[in-house]
Amino acid sequence: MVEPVGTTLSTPRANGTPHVTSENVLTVRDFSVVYDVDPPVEAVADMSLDLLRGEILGLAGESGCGKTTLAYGIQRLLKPPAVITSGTVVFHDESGTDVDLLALDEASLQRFRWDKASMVFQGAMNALNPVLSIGTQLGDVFETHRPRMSRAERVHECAQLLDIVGVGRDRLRSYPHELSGGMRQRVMIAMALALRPQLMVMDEPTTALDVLVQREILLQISELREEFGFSVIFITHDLPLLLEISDRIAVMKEGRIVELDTASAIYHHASHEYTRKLLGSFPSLTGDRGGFLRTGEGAA
Ligand SMILES: Nc1ncnc2c1ncn2[C@@H]1O[C@H](COP(=O)(O)OP(=O)(O)OP(=O)(O)O)[C@@H](O)[C@H]1O
Repeated sequence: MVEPVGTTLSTPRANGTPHVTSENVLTVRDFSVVYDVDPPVEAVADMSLDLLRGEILGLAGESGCGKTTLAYGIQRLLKPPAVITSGTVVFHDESGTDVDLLALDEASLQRFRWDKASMVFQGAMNALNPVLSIGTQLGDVFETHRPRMSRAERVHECAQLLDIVGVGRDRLRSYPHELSGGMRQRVMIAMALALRPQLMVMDEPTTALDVLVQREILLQISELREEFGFSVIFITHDLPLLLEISDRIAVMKEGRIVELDTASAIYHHASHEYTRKLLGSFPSLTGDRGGFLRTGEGAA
């Protein structure tokens, strides 16, 4: 199932959308990651970041600036030669407990992931097991993390999830090869959504898909966020798309955040030269081809 494509979010998001709170869900301070190769690469350098509960924070910046390293790093998903060399990452659970993510042991981390924070990455749709049905794979998340759930409850939850992401419950018994790429990516979003996490990290979640399917999925993420109130860190090279979907945007350059502001402020009066250069590299944002400007808020 697909949503109507006409209802695109064609302007940068306004400041202070109602579902965004002033409370942090994640606080990152002086966070650094080095790839211990020769010579060492300082991929993330003394980064500090506040992620608000309910917001979509876009991470922008050219290839190699450290976006993925940051996103994986804060969830402790990095592997050697990556080394976290400094900083703190604190998750503020809605129960009121603060969790120091850098101090969690492996078992606690396993429980934390999917449950409190989940991840959708670019090739996620190819991570589905080809010999298991969609329903079985979705059900596995509940079996692992909610072992006391009955089978009937699991099936009910999985069916509901497939409805929510627009795949439809009639696909429960389908196998991955029977679904399009867009549908498979929606299944991964359903999986990430399954345990109602408070944070979803999305690293180029729609890049491999065609433009229309991308837009439909992005609209849906935006709507789901409004419905469920989770926060999103959204990574993509596509700055026009980030301007549409994000509440705030952090612009990264060489492992540091050079500018962080509302999407609207970034679009209308970016203060850092690098941000302006980045905006300038998208003809749709600046020039005569400006479908974006014509349907949007007009030139700054
Ligand atoms: N395994 C690795 N070993 C050494 N250096 C690495 C490794 N992985 C990433 N890097 C380096 O770390 C820096 C940040 O890379 P990262 O992938 O985080 O950037 P990015 O902004 O996500 O880029 P892209 O948008 O292309 O994915 C780059 O200089 C990259 O070359």
